[in-house]
Amino acid sequence: MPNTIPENYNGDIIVNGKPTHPKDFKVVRQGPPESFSSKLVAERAFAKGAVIATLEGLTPGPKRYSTVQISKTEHIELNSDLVFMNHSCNPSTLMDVDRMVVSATRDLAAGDELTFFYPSTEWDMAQPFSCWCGSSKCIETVQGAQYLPTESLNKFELSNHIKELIYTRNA
Ligand SMILES: C[S@@+](CC[C@H](N)C(=O)[O-])C[C@H]1O[C@@H](n2cnc3c(N)ncnc32)[C@H](O)[C@@H]1O
Repeated sequence: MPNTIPENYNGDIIVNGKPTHPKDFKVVRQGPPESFSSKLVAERAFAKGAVIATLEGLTPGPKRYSTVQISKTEHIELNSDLVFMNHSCNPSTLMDVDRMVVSATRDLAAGDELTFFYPSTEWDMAQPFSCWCGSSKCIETVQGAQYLPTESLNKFELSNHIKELIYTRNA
């Protein structure tokens, strides 16, 4: 699946050039912005379960490549360097929209990439893509939880609204 530039891409993912969480993580820019190959990297160690960031300063969607789904109907812009968190099928963080925090799924060291499992929050994504993570449990096409079988989703920690949507789908 081609990793295309969304029609409304205008470079605004480059937040404002100033790190938003300088002691905790940093953006590592790679390639041109339209290649979407930049990433977020820890600046220090985090113990498993530790809160890496609180979700604050959020603004409502509409749904697009940079938003996170926080309920069955709501999508928010993160408005911070957290927007550079890539998806992984072996994620280093949990995007916990029920507690409104990002937490570590395992012990992390400075330099580790911060990633989350996008279908843990997204039901039907605006910009699907082919996953580059290479994990043994890689789902390969990332387009939202709606497109994944329940047995695949059950391998991951999921937000409450995704659990509810799966329940409704399977009823
Ligand atoms: C919110 S952006 C994340 C930051 C992005 N890497 C950048 O440089 O702007 C989400 C986009 O990053 C890319 N991306 C994130 N995780 C990926 C993955 N595991 N495999 C392939 N592309 C990924 C996709 O293009 C996706 O639409």
